[in-house]
Amino acid sequence: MGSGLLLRGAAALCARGLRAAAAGRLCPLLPRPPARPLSTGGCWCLRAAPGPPGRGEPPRSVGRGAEEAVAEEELEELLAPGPPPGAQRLLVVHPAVKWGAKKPQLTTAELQIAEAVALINTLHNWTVLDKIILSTKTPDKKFIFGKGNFQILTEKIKGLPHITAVFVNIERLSPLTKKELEDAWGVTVFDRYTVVLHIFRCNARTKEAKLQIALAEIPLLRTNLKNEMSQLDQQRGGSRYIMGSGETFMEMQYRLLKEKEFKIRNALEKLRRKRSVLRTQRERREFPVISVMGYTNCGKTTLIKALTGDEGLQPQDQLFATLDITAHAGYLPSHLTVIYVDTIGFLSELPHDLIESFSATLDDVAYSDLIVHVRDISHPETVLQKASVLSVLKNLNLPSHLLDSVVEVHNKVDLIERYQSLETNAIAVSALLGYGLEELKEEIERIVLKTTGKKILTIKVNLAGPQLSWLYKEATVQEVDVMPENGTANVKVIISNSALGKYKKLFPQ
Ligand SMILES: Nc1nc2c(ncn2[C@@H]2O[C@H](COP(=O)(O)OP(=O)(O)OP(=O)(O)O)[C@@H](O)[C@H]2O)c(=O)[nH]1
Ligand SMILES: [Mg+2]
Repeated sequence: MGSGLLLRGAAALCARGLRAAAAGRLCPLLPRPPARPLSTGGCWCLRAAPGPPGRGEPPRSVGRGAEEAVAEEELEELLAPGPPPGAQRLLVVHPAVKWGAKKPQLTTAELQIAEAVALINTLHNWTVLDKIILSTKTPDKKFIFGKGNFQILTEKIKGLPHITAVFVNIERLSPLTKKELEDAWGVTVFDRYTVVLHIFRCNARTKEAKLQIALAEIPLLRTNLKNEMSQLDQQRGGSRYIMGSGETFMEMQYRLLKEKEFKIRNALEKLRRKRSVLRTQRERREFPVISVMGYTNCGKTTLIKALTGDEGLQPQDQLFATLDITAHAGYLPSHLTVIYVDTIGFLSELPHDLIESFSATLDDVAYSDLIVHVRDISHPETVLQKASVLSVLKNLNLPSHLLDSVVEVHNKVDLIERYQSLETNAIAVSALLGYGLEELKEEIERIVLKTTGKKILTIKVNLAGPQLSWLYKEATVQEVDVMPENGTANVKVIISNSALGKYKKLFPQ
C-alpha cells in the first residue's frame, strides 16, 4: 500500500536549566536575557500556568490541560481489551507475492518478514519461535495461500506445539478468514492491524494517544459485530426485539457502537481544540517550529536529543517508541531558539482505518516552519521507507512551501564505512555520535530565516534607554558590542519583520 502512519500525543514540558542567551561579547552589566528552558515537551496544549510566560521564552509548560476532556475511568471503558495479557509465542508467516501487480517494489520478502519479527519483538513477553515465507498468488483469498502451501503451513504449525499464535504478515484479515484459520490451526491468528494496534495500546501514554487507538478500534469492532450478528441471525437471535425497547438486539449493538464512536470523536475534538491554543501562542511568540518526521526507528528522538541536549528524551531500539508528540527547545548557530517537535514514526502497509484515526494529529505539522525528514540510511529498506514517508506527507495537504523546503537527513552514517550521499541536498549525520550536527543546524537556520522572514541586523542602541531590554524580549540578541565612550552599543539581532516595525515605531531614530 505504501502508506505510512504518524501520530503524536503529549508529555509534560519542563524547564531544565538556564543558558546564556547571547554568546560573544555580552557585557555583564547589561540587562540579562530571559532564562530559556533547555527542553520543552508536551502536546500542543497549554497547562494552566501561573501567568503567561514572557515573550522571548519558549512555552514553559504544555501537556496536562487538555487531559480533562475525558475521565480516566471513562477512557478505560472506551478502549477495547487487546489480546489477552501474558506471554505469546508466535510463528510469523509472510505471504510473499512474487508475480503480478501486487508484487511489492523496493523490498524483498526477507526484509518484510524481518520487519514483522521486529514488530513482535517490540512487545514485552511476545517472542517469535519460528518464521516462514510462503509464496501466494492470491493473498486476498480466504485461505491466503494455495492448497499446497496451506498444507505445508498447517503441517508446520502442527510441528510447533508450543506456539500460542500465528502472525500472518498482511494488512488485515477479514473476520471470516481469521476464524477459519483459527479453527484450522487451533491457535490465535493476528494480522498487522491487530499487532500494530496492540503496540500502540502498550506504548500510549497520553489520553489523546489512547483515544486515537480507541477510534482506530471502531472499524474492527464494527466488522466483528457484523460477523457476530450474522451468526446470531442464523440462530434467529439478532433480529428479535428487546422487550419494551422498540429496537432489536442487533440495532441496539450498532447504536451502542455509534455512541461510543461519537464519544471518542467528541473527546478528541475537545483535546484538539485545546491544543490549538498553543498553536496560537506559538505563532504569537514567533518561535520557529521544526517537525522532525520519518520512518519508525530511524532516529528522530536521538536526533532531537543531540540537537537540544535534552537528557529527558529516551530513544529506544524499538518500533513506535514515540507515540506522543513532544516539543523541545534548541538553539541554532545564531542563538535563535527553535522548537523541535518529535513525532510518531511511519510504517509501510498499514490499513487505512488505522492511518485515518491518527492522521488528524498531523494537523499541527502544517503549522510548522520546517519539516526535517530523518532517514535511517543504514537500513536495507531505506529507499522504500523514504517513499512511504513522502507518500504520507503528500497526502497531508501541507502548504507547498513546507513540502518544497523539507530538509532530508541521512542518519546513522556511522554504520556505513565512508558514507557518501548520492542525494546532493541531504545532510549526512550520526545523531548517536554527533557527526554533522553543526552543518544540519546551519541548514535549518538558513531555511528558517528564509521561511519566517526573520532578518539578522545590527542595531545601534542608546544604553541609557529601554531599547536593549526590549530587543532581548522581542527578538534574539546575538551580540552586544558596547562602546563605553558614548554610552551606546551595536546589537546584532535576529528579528521578525513585525517586531522590527514595532521597534521603529517605539524608538524612532
Ligand atoms: N548507530 C546509530 N544508531 C542510531 C543513530 N541514531 C539513532 N540510533 C539508534 O536507533 C534506535 C532508534 O532510535 P530512536 O531515536 O528511538 O528512533 P525514532 O525514530 O525516534 O523511533 P520511533 O519513535 O520508534 O519511531 C536507537 O537504538 C538509537 O540508539 C545513529 O546515528 N547511529
Ligand atoms: Mg522516537
